[in-house]
Amino acid sequence: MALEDMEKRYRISDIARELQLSPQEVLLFVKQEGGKVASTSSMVSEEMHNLIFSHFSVEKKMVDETKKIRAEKEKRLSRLEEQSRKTYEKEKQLRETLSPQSAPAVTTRDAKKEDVEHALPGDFPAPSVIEQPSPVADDGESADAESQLPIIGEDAVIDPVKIEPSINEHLVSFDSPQNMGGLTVLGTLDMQAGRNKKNRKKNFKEQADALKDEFETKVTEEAHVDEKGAVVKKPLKAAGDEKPKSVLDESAGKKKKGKKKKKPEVDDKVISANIQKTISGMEDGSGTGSRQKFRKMRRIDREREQEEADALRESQQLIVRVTEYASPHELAELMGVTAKDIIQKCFALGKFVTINQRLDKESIELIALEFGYEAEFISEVEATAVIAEEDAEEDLQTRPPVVTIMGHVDHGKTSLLDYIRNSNVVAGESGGITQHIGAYEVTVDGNRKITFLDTPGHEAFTAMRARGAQVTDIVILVVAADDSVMPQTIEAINHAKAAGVPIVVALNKIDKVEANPEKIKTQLSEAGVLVEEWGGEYQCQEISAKKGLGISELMGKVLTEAEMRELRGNYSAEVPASGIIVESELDKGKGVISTVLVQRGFLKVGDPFVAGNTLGKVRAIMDERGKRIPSAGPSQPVMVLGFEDLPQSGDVLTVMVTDREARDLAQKRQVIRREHDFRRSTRVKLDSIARQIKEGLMKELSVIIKADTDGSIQALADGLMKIQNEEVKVQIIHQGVGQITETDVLLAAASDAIIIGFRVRPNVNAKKLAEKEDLDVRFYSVIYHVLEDVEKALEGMLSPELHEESLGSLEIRQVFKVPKIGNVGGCYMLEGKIFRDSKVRLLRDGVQIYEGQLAALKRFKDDVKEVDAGYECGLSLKNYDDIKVGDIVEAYKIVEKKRKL
Ligand SMILES: Nc1nc2c(ncn2[C@@H]2O[C@H](COP(=O)(O)OP(=O)(O)OP(=O)(O)O)[C@@H](O)[C@H]2O)c(=O)[nH]1
Repeated sequence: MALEDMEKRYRISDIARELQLSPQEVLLFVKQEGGKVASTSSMVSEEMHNLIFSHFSVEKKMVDETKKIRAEKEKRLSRLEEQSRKTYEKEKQLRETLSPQSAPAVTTRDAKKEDVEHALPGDFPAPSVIEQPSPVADDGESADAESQLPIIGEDAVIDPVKIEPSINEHLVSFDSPQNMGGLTVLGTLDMQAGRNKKNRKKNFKEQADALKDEFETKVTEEAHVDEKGAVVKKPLKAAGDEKPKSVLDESAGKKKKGKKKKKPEVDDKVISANIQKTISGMEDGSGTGSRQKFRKMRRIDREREQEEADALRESQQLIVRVTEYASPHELAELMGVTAKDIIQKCFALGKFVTINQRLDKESIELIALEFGYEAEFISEVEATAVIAEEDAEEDLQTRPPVVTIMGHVDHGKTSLLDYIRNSNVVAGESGGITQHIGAYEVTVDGNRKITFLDTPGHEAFTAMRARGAQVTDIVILVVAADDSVMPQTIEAINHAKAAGVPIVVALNKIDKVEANPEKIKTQLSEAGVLVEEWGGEYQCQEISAKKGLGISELMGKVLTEAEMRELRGNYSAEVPASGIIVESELDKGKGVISTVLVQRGFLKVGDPFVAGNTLGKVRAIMDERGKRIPSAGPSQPVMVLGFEDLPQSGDVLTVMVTDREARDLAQKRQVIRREHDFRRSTRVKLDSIARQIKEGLMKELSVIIKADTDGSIQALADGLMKIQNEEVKVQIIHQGVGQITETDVLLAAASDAIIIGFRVRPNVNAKKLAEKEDLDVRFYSVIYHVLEDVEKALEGMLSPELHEESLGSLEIRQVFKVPKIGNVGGCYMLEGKIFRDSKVRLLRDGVQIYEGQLAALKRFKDDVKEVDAGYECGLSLKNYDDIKVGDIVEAYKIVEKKRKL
């Protein structure tokens, strides 16, 4: 038979590997499908192969997904590496250009070794020789060079006091004083000790002498300039001209008396003084005297440092970016280990998992830690993020700043926004903005633009940030000058600072007689916001949002801040546009309308896009005045029509090349989302909190108490507050009288709390919601039992949970008095079923008034074993007679629920 005629066969174990499943699982499936196979090494036909793949299609999808995430991660890492390399090179270039006269003073360790080893004692090279070592990158020994600590002029953090003692211990070379000032590399410290101390001292002495010689030479040169008028090289002007000079003169003065080289003496004071002067010179801002420039430099420095630190952390691969509920095999792929390793670790941690079982968030964190990684959870959107090409330098242009207004309640945020929106001063045209739009652009000084996010308060700002969208460039902090710095003012400061967004302070209500701006400035300085007039870095403007005073000046300050930030956007018409969803709403006629803040490129009518989990095609773009426009560029807020579904604030809108691509990506995100929703069960449960406490995942048990009376609440709250141990305390986040409502359930869901119902029950909607949210709602009728359960739970001693399973409920619609028997209820079965031996509780307005068993259950005159929903029946309760029309009887049974791990 020809080879190609033979049917293609597949080994079960190979298929299992491809699907990242256990071979046994696949074998079982094949057997179920009637395949005649003996073991996992058996072969199956193509048809069976396809059957397996279609049966395990979800697993296949996940495998593909993980591979893709991994590929993207690798891409990202290499980009980061490239980025940090570029930053390093840029910094080096900057250093070189900023100190043109300076000798390339960073020496490689080898170069230095040579200096030390080959230079004869007492024959230390003259200053020109010191200037010889070549720059780091040029000698191709950057790795070696990195192990040194170059003292870089721009790193103004070097503490001369700290440097001085180290001078005695480490090999030091100094540049000539001509290099002082500006961003200059002064020398290197060889941290690799191990050299003979004497030698080092000697070498150091020699270098110090040479340095002193240079001082003298320089001073002599200067003297020559004075006397002969000859043109000689002067030291750079920066570096606090005056002071270093006097030091130099002083040292020169002393030195002139003796011969330089013969009896070299180390004057450590001179050296440290020079280092100090140099550094203070650097801090003086390269002599330009412009505080703004200096602030900008400092900010840029800080940003760069942060970026580098982030890049380094990432490039060291200490962070594993993973979606919640990843399976062992996905996690294994991301960390470059085998799924077996992960499963073994899980066993060691007391968790029994299979290769495709979804792990919970806490387990992922623990396992990652075991492998030396920090788990960073990403959403399905991030996992499938569209990685944009880097912006080409020529496409970048200055863009308008995006501003958010924050401040305490009633301090005038809305008034300021309203004034800006309506005023001709800034809007530049009459009429102002009447349309409601989550963001709008205003024109200041005729041609300069500012985009305002119309979401006053830090909640919206933080909510967006929580979704990874950092859109705000500048925060205007409104503080009422007739009031004080308030808790929300502090919160706003903290939120802005946490996001690294600069603040411009607006002291509002200055028109009021009680206004006391100075008091506010003092309070602000105590809160870490020192205004410019007081020598701080925060710009401040007194305004009256009501009367329109100082608003133009405030806008001017915002623009200055923006200038300092050098905000740029990609204005290329070629790049696929992207933006952030600021807010969305569903309009009956138009469908979904979203306010989009374009961030990159131009969003055009007709563009297909994805936005979070949804997609669409731009049908129309409108500006803040409701005027249709064909396209919108960076920092431009527009209303966009054409979404298939409602996107969320903070979602990124990305233009795709084709509709098909957009649909594929959105579908992919939806699949992951569904998977997550399906697996989501991270709710705090009383019977599993001991484990969470042990793992350090819980520090506080949040509780909501609903009870029948105030007295019970008080008793419960007092008792619960006393139950706490060193690791965890009980926090009652809400308490109230009456039945458990949907609001209680929502609060519990939002704050990961458990609900304790004391002689009360949830209403129907609350019950459904609690089930949907998988919340732990517990019902008690004895206070002691509540306290006992919580106490035991905290200690991890909670016995197997006796779980209550609701069977059904009925309503009492009539009450009959039957002689000798008592009151009998004529009832209607609302839902579920009731059984003769069911446990029951009687509820009046949601509050439990009886708990026990049925005395009788009848249909017409006959005793019955059960009654279904929709039927009428009669019942009486054991040892309880006080039933009323409208009461609800709930039937339930107690089942033992296995405790979770
Ligand atoms: N006299 C005076 N009153 C002002 C000024 N700015 C705002 N107000 C008044 O202060 C009150 C609160 O102003 P809002 O703009 O609503 O304050 P807000 O910070 O937006 O308040 P919330 O939206 O509740 O957080 C209103 O009665 C305004 O009229 C001002 O410059 N001068």
